Amino acid sequence: MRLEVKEIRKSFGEKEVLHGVSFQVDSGSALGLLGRNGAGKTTTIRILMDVFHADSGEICLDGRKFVPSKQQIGYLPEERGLYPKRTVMDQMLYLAALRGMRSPDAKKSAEKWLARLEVSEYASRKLETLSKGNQQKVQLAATLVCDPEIVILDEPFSGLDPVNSQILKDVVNELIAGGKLVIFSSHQMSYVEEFCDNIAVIDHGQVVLAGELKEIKKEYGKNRLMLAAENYSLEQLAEKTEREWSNLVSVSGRKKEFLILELKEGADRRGFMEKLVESDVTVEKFGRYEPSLNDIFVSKVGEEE
Ligand SMILES: Nc1ncnc2c1ncn2[C@@H]1O[C@H](COP(=O)(O)OP(=O)(O)OP(=O)(O)O)[C@@H](O)[C@H]1O
Repeated sequence: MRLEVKEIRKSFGEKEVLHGVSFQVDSGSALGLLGRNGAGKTTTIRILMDVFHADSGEICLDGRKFVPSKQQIGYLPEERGLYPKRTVMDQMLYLAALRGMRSPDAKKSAEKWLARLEVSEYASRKLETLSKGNQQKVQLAATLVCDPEIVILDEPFSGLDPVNSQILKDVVNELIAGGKLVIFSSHQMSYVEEFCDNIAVIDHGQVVLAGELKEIKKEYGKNRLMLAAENYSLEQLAEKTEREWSNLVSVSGRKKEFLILELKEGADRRGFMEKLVESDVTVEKFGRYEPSLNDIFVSKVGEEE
């Protein structure tokens, strides 16, 4: 299946908050929907789920108009929506019934997902008596109980400790490997990097960067190098670089253990390497710098207006 979001526009009152958002996702892959607070991610997801109507644009599934009520969709909203006073199993069964599952299948599926997320022992407890992290895992089990083909997760890792995060990571990877179409919205870039092949970065209601993460990283890393020396501190090395090699490179950033340099137009890695070898610098680290998603995100949408 291919889900395509095309040129979605949405205003609240006078204010247009989505100015033509487009992206696409295929079954068996996850799209990371990224953006700063207020960028428009949740609004986009709500339009996908028919909570709001778009003012214009369209959403298609395999080329036809996408109607969420006709698909099995697992949606984990940002604001969690289970009933605190009801038992865990009760609401799993209730949600499964709402999605049209027959009772024996619903029970089997509820038990499977509670076990997979390691919360079976709370099945007969009221939700409100569980810790925040366990409530979150129940919420995720409820999202998946109907065995959805499309899974939309809005900040699914919030409130989870590292062990539970790992369980959730494994579950998301299993969903992708099982051919599900996953849309994943998060501020936690390391998770996005782990399982999203594609990303769409929304900024002020517009997609400012989209595509295959591998390619985006390659493009961003193309002219960037890392450099560290045994006999110069990073500060000294940065000064030396600016003083002696400013025709070839500029210092574009700094990590804990190395400088990030950017090759200037017309300069190449080999030429810079020759200069380094001729100098008194004892090189400790030198090579192509592969940016993290966090670097890319900050450089793309980090500047304030
Ligand atoms: N129901 C609404 N009425 C009016 N404005 C709204 C409504 N919902 C969202 N907005 C506005 O739309 C813009 C986008 O909000 P949205 O919640 O989609 O951002 P987001 O990217 O999900 O942010 P966050 O990362 O903080 O969750 C914001 O300026 C917000 O104030």
